[in-house]
Amino acid sequence: MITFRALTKRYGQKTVVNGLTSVIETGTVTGFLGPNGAGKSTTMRMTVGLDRPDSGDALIRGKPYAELRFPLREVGALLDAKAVHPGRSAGKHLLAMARSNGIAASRVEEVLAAVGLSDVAGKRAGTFSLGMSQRLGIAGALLGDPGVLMFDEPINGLDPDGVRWVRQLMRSLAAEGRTVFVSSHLMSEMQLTADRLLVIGKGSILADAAIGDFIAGNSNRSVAVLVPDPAGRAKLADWLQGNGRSVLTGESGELLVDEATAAEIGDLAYELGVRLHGLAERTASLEQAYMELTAGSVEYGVTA
Ligand SMILES: Nc1ncnc2c1ncn2[C@@H]1O[C@H](COP(=O)(O)OP(=O)(O)OP(=O)(O)O)[C@@H](O)[C@H]1O
Repeated sequence: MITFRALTKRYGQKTVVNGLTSVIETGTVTGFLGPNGAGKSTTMRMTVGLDRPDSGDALIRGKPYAELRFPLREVGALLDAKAVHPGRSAGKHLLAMARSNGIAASRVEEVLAAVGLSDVAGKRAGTFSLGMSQRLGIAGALLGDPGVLMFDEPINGLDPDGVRWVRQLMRSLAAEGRTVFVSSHLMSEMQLTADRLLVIGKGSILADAAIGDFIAGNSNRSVAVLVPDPAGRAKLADWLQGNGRSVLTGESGELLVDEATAAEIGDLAYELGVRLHGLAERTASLEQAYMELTAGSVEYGVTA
């Protein structure tokens, strides 16, 4: 479990993390989302003692990071995949980490195998591609077999196979009862991986919810209705609009009815004698819901 209690960080005049309070639960994957510069990395860095909060705190299983005797055995983190001495081999890098945390040297081989880097254990980390560096970073996070894991953008630079591997890894770590806290900008991937979401914008919490609730709460339910004959289409649209409903025409000529269900529109069409060729509820994607929620919190967006 990770607990944030009014966690706050300022750089000069700017408050980059603003009174963050949340509990990141065990046995779940919690996606940490927010536009560029929202404060995600700063929050993660404070959690593992790399930045100091101005006020408030971040606790790992109830303790500040500084009080953990063998931190890597409590919390594993991948924050910056390139933050490895470039001249050191992957194996030596992990061995040094293991030694400083009272972790058996045999664990190095285990984690290298787990991330698929056994064959390049002797190669200098500086020669690694971004994807290989991410794998090495993940190996480092897993080294101490910790109950809490944090990953900042772990799928950056990974090939599709690697992306799927990370997804399965996160899910299995959570299934083992661990706390998995992961930031990403890839909404489609988060939709497949996360159970819960913590969304921040300009340092403040915008949402802290189960993913299903988040999508339902931040998007419109709509129904796409395909009516083959124009008169029928007009009849249905007129009736709906006359009853205060919002109806748009989609790209393929279908009617899009906001805040409706397929059953309701199907029954209505039957009553009006309108023939249908298609009736489908549009399930909103995480991306749509996220865009709706964060529209006002994008700091570095481009306006067309
Ligand atoms: N060492 C620092 N000195 C001054 N400002 C900083 C420092 N580190 C971060 N910031 C600022 O804090 C804000 C939050 O940055 P942070 O990297 O935490 O955001 P993020 O949500 O991780 O963004 P991204 O999605 O782009 O990685 C940004 O405005 C950034 O410029």
